[in-house]
Amino acid sequence: MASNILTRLTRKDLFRNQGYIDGAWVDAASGKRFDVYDPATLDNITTVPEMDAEDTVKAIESASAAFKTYKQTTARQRARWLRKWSDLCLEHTADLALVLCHENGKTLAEANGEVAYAASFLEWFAGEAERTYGEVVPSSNSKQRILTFKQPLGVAACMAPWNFPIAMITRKCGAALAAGCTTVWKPAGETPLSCLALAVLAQEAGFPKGCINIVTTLDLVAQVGKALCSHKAVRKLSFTGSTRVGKLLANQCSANLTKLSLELGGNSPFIVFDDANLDKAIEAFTMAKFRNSGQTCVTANRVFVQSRVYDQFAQALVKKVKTLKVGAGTEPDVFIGPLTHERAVAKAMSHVEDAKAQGGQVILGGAPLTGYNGYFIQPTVIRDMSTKMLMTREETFAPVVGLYRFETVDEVISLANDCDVGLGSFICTESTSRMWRVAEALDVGMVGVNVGVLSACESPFGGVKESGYGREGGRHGIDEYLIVKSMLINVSD
Ligand SMILES: NC(=O)c1ccc[n+]([C@@H]2O[C@H](COP(=O)([O-])OP(=O)(O)OC[C@H]3O[C@@H](n4cnc5c(N)ncnc54)[C@H](O)[C@@H]3O)[C@@H](O)[C@H]2O)c1
Ligand SMILES: O=CCCC(=O)O
Repeated sequence: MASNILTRLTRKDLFRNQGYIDGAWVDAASGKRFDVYDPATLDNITTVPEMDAEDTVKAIESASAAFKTYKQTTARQRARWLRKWSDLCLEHTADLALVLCHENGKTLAEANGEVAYAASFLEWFAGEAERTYGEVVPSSNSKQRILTFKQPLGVAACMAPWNFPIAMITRKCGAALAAGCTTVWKPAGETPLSCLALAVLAQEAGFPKGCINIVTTLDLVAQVGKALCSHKAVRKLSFTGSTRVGKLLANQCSANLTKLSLELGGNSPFIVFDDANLDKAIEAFTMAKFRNSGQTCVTANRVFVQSRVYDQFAQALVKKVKTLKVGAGTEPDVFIGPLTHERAVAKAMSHVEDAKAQGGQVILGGAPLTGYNGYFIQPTVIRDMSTKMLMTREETFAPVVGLYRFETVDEVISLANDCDVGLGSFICTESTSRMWRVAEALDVGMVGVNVGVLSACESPFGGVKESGYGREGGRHGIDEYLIVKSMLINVSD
């Protein structure tokens, strides 16, 4: 399979199957390796090193040594490296997208989009690098002056999920490197290859040795995670993934009080009011639900439709979903690819079975997709959902839609907020006052209004409650990697 991808890459050197430590491509000290699969075919793409705590410490030590000089570089220089890296990513979009498509399963169109999205964070933080201003603070003591300035925290660990393997890395390390931090990346075991390709381009952009290190692991992820959390040189850890793992990492980081950003699970409400433009709502919903086969942290999970338009929305949705082609991401016109791993299929099917058992009516799909080796399920629409069902509490993370009916604005606000997590949310309405009222009342970090995608490098991304804390992207993203130092100056003579 590797040769299949290799023959199609313009830049063959972007295909790497070793870790990257201290500017060198390396194997695990133990010599162990693990398989990377294509979720559409279950073909083995290649093997990569199964790194452990010992390898992780080497990566941290490299980043720590590099920090001594990298923190002295000017913001202008760091911005130039980031801009060049962004340009290189865009120049090699086709190659990066092909690797992404095969390891994650997303369609080529979406993979192209992810490369542009990933590059946008590098460009954005190139700009932000030069805007980490301090301030002069009016002092209450006439004999003193006070000012603040910002400095990089130190080594930053960037732990990315498998659903957006490179965009989540650049959202973290773009900010870290712009701030003057050096980094250790831990890609998800399912999707290490696009991250490794990204590092080739970072090297080419000119980042000094040790600024970027990559530890690949699958079965030893707990060991690697613990090493990153417990090493005193790591002063910042940023993780995107499940709430379960986020809580574990927060516990592990408490020993050194390592600063954390956690972008964890969501359970986004998608609310369709009866004054909404239904055509626009269906278009927005199609993106909010089916982008990346339903595997985004902000995917629409609980779909609340106001009673008067409930049946009309359900019918229009089924009609629309029937037009969405399912298949391998490399096939033309495919809109929905496979799920990225086997446990995702099991979880989605358990949600469907639970809804059926409790009175939900499956009006489209409802089963795994036959005729494929990979992890495919039929796009599914279920109506007459009730709040007792599993899908109400848990993120399904698959192309499965559950439609809930509501009557009033107060009722839907209370339903939407009855949830342990609060990341994304979507509302469809033509009323400006309703938009403000609901947006302000929702317990979430992000609200989309008549749109299906919340992602933009310039917009802060993050959640509340058990969706985690910290903001990525936007003008706040770089602050997560900086300390504010204050200086009080005696001016008495
Ligand atoms: N916020 C997101 O973007 C996002 C991404 C992936 C998964 N999820 C959520 O998580 C659910 C389950 O997905 P999963 O089965 O991959 O989740 P998981 O909890 O097994 O793993 C999530 C991530 O954490 C890493 N990880 C696992 N154990 C770790 C440890 N001990 N230390 C450090 N890192 C560790 C894994 O490599 C993976 O990248 C999904 O259905 C979805 O709800 C959310
Ligand atoms: O799934 C997590 C991130 C999704 C996004 O940034 O659009």
